[in-house]
Amino acid sequence: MKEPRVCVQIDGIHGNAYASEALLPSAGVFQIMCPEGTAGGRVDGRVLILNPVSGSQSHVDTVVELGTEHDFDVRKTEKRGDAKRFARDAAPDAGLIAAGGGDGTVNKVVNGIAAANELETTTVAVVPAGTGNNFATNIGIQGINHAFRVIEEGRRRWIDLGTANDQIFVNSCVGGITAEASSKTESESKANLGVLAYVKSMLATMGSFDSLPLQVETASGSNGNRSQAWDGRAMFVLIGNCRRFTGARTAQANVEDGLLEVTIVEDAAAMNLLSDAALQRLLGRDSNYVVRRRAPSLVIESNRDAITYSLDGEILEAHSLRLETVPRTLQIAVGENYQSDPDTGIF
Ligand SMILES: Nc1ncnc2c1ncn2[C@@H]1O[C@H](COP(=O)(O)OP(=O)(O)OP(=O)(O)O)[C@@H](O)[C@H]1O
Repeated sequence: MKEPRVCVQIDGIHGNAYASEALLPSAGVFQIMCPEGTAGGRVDGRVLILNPVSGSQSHVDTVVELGTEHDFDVRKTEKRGDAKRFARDAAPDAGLIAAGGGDGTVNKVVNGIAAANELETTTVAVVPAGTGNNFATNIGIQGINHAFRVIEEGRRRWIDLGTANDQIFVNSCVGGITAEASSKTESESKANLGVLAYVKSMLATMGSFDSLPLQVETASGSNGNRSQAWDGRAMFVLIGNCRRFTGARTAQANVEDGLLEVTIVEDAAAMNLLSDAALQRLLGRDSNYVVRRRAPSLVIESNRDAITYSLDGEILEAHSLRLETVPRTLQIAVGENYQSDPDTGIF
């Protein structure tokens, strides 16, 4: 719950402010304006930040209607950048902020709350209205109607966040898949193949892929893993916070263990990767081309040009990338089937 707030009038200007001693000496006329019973102002305000252009865009009316019914102040984004700004501005007053959109919208909302320094006091809910909705699936949210049931009745869990240089990611960070491939990937393919859809569209666009000369150093962790270095040419490097990279479209990782799932796909230029089956084998357990690690932090250095990374679908260019987990930092509404450890079935 947010700190108690009071509404004040200072020399005729009305507004909300924390009651602080620093404010009082310069306050001039100081008058409590709160009506009875609302001494906390919008202590537990609900804001829904809705991306109207995510996914098939057919969700807008339903989300606005349900959001309003469930007492959300619904704010539709109008351009890129709005989701983060809206979340940053709303976080000081809102106890619950819902992100209506895909993984990219969740990313922006969480980055906005972090920019306002309000992660500790703001719960996040996800109303899945994107294309892949991979993060929503991983936390047990099955659709728009289900999301609102979870908001009212569901459990809250504190989950880890990932950081890549100074930016937060919630679900995953993928390197080596270019911005061009991201924008050319069709929604249908993305919904069926997940991250492999980007691989496919990139191979189709370029015919081949110039692999990345990389050094990856993973730190030792509380899981007993030692610090390890990898040096070579990679097709992709995939870092999951809430996501594991397998041949399956979605695979939830433990997002409460303070560890990142690192998957390096080694240069496999000789393979014919254009069929879906070949792509799925590429990330399968028996693949010869995959190096897997689990670590609380890692550093990826390019031995050549800057690399294009996708943080939950949002693009970041970096020559050197430091990734870390911030354990149990975000409180999130999860579905009834969500299990923190998908391998042991622990709830
Ligand atoms: N009104 C808007 N106009 C244009 N772009 C927007 C608008 N609102 C948000 N965006 C952009 O949309 C992107 C987020 O899309 P999002 O990831 O939510 O959907 P998606 O790609 O369909 O779903 P998923 O990531 O689950 O596959 C962000 O880059 C954000 O800046």
